[in-house]
Amino acid sequence: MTDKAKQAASSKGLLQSEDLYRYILETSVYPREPEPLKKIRDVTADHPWAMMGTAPDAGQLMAMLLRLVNAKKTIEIGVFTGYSLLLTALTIPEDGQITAIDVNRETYEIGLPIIKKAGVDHKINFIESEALSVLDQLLKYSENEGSFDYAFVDADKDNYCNYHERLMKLLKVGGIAVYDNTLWGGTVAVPEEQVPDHFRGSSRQAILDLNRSLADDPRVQLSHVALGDGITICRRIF
Ligand SMILES: C[S@@+](CC[C@H](N)C(=O)[O-])C[C@H]1O[C@@H](n2cnc3c(N)ncnc32)[C@H](O)[C@@H]1O
Repeated sequence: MTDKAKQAASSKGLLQSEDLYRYILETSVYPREPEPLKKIRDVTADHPWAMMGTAPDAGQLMAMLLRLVNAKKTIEIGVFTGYSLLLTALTIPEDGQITAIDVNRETYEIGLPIIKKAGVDHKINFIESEALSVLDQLLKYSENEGSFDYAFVDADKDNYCNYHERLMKLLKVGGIAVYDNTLWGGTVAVPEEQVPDHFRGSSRQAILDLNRSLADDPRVQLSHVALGDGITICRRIF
């Protein structure tokens, strides 16, 4: 792994100590990270938005969740260069299917050669589009309702609550939705006037709204985890 990739990964955590985060990565995450995922991190490291890639420690938990629910049919909202997408494709079975949605095909194509070399591109249906309209389109066909095992949401925060409503119909009971960035750099717990400028705005407010509404949602079992930039795991229970 290049120094830049290491630096991008090490600065993602919310732990108080960078050394502790590095310890977790170097002890438990990097030694077990599949080679193609390391490559995606490396080719992404020079990208100006490299920080958007899913944190590898969060990815490791997501791979476990995918296995725990035997996920076969999944949705990926927000692909970027494809770290979490490739992780999902490597984890689900040979005949698994991922509906992967992003408004930007160019960034998907940065990781695509690595995805192809890993031999898992046949599991991916990439759709270049706003995600909300794709979910609405899926819901027009009744066979899609309750048919997905897993969804990972890592795109425009303003729509997270809208995505959640659609996913509660698309996921089967027992299926899992994972939302990324739900601690918003730790600023969810900081008074508005003390929040650094680059963390302010509608995205932070949308995360605060989402966190409140998920906590109140009786349809899901919930776990809010301080990994990466914060991830929230919702298991649909009815
Ligand atoms: C944080 S990145 C995703 C990172 C990715 N999960 C990974 O592991 O590398 C967010 C992505 O969401 C996409 N995006 C933003 N708004 C979107 C929307 N309304 N619909 C679909 N994709 C969107 C962006 O183009 C960007 O690639």
